[in-house]
Amino acid sequence: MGSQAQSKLPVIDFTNENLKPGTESWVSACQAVRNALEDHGGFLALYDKVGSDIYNSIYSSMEKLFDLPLHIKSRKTTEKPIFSYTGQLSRIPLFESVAIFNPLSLEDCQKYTQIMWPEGNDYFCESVNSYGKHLVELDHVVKRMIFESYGLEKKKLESLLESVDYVLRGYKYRTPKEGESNLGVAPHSDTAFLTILNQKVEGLGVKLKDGEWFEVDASPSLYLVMGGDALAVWSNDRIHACEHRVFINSKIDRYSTGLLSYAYKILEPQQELVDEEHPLSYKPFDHYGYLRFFLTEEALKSNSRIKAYCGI
Ligand SMILES: O=C(O)CCC(=O)C(=O)O
Ligand SMILES: [Fe+2]
Repeated sequence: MGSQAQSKLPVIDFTNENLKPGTESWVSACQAVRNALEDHGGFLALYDKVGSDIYNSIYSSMEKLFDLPLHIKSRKTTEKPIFSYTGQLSRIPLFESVAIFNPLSLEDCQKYTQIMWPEGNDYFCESVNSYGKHLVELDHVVKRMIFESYGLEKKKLESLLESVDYVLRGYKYRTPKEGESNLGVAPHSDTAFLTILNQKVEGLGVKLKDGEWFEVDASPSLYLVMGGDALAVWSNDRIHACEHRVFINSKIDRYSTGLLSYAYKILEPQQELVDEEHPLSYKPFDHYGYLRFFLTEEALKSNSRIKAYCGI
């Protein structure tokens, strides 16, 4: 992985302490974020705030969580749709995923931990809470940059930031058995507003605008930021949801983590992003309604689930 100039998927540097709103480097990063999202639906963020202690502790915590017996890790942890354990799926047998709702809140992390380890597990709880906070910090910067790059009012950004739920997901992929496919997750885009992914072991690929697949490097300071269906609605299709996939090529189990955001208030395409060239493409959007719709027969038989749900 090289600099932005060498990588086909733009790499945007968030490690510079001087990257502050109003500075020249901020304005150019805003433009780079917008261009990358409009071109590819995503970009790579160089982000070094997660120190090695938190990085190692989140992945060792995730390993312990996935090591729990299936009947424990699949316990119900929230009433919200889709934020539960997923795994043992016949079409992608290598894949398992867990979801911790609202990792920013120590109380919610404790609630989750208590369900998995009734005897307590402070190490897990603190790792998830600290890692979640760092990823939310990056998420806020990126969202702010998106709003500024389109010249939208700060009030609108604040209102969005106040109306999203965060979910921290952990993913585990076992290595394939002999004769088994090495597909981890088939090409798809996420239903979230924004997804921020890190991988401990490589395997993640992103579809670029020219249709070529770009393989993402595994690094503690490299985070793939991707737009999901909700960002496509919000941006009135200026930004498309980023297509990505996972293949397991390693000889060891693959672990990755992701922070995903979901709006709990109705989200509408920004009127500033509607013009002759970009006519209004979506009706007001209920994100949780969409998550419930997503696995219905009607959704599955459509070409585009987001268009079937709220397209104009
Ligand atoms: O494991 C990864 O890196 C990505 C997983 C993913 O894209 C998903 O489950 O939606
Ligand atoms: Fe995904």
